[in-house]
Amino acid sequence: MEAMASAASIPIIDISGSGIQGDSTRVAKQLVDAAAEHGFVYVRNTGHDIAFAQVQQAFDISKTLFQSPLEDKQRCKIEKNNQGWSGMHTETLDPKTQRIGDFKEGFNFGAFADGKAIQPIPQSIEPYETDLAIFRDSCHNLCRKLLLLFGIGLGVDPPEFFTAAHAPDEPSGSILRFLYYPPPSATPLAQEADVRAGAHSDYGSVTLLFRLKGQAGLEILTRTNGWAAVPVCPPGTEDDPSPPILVNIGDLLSYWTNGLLRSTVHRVTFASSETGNAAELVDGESMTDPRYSIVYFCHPADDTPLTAVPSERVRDFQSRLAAANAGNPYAERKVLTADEHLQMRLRETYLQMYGSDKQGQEP
Ligand SMILES: O=C(O)CCC(=O)C(=O)O
Ligand SMILES: [Fe+2]
Repeated sequence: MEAMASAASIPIIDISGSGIQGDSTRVAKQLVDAAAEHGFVYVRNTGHDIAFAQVQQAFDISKTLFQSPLEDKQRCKIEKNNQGWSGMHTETLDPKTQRIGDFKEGFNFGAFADGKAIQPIPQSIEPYETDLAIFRDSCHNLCRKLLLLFGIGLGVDPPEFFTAAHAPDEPSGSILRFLYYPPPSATPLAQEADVRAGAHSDYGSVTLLFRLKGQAGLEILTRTNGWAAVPVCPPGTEDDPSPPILVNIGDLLSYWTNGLLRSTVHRVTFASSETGNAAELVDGESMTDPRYSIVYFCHPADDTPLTAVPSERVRDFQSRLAAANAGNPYAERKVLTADEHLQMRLRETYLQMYGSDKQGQEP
């Protein structure tokens, strides 16, 4: 095991020109290679798929939301449909290791109908409902573009196999999530081993992550079992108008491809620890501020069966499955549909909400 891992060397790709034939084959190959090797890839934010102003506005809405009066947030408390507000320590992403739930607040937005939320939302953000609906759609469209590139890069027949399973109007587990991690100064009871978000892999097919310049904390588990920091602005993107969008593979794309695409474990920490195997802090980033992030978890339609995708490359890979996913049981276990998989994962992370329904067990 490495002592202090350096920053992760995740590839950076530009998909803005990939509508053009020929170019899309090249970009698709880069994307598949990055997803197979790292499970993570930076997609340069050129403003082409999601306008800079949209991302900026989403962060502004997020700040307004988390600053809302507590009663207003509590009125929107997260339900078993995975929508709504989760307060500090409500979610425990790594229940086997954590002594206390994640040091974060979250707000999950499910589907909107005609630009209106169909779940309770705090009053403070009601004026932005339509903007949120548009932002969520833009995220879903970008995911579908990536899913098409995965289909092309893997030689899936037809290449639209994944895209077709993510039709925007079908009921699905897709969630737009705002996250707020309070500054360490506001959580004096945190202990050295505590984390802002426990180690986990994502539950859906593909995830988009938006972060703000200077706000450290995300780490990925490397192939050698060390933690590597994931810089917000990797070398070469420092002068871009907006940090790249970080894309990662979730468990479902890993199932679908027999583990060829990696669903990599990641976490959010408070501080690099001298004693543990935490990653080193990236230059220009800090842990002392509050941290905001925005995540889009893209899921296929609820009734989608999770069977191996028709691709020769995936079939060839099958024999290497066990080695590739060692340490991630979720990427190996077969379940029937996308929704069944999601329900299993939610049960494990929202201990209180589901605690009382554990069959035959005391809460
Ligand atoms: O806040 C972040 O940077 C990552 C959050 C995350 O991994 C998640 O919510 O699944
Ligand atoms: Fe995650």
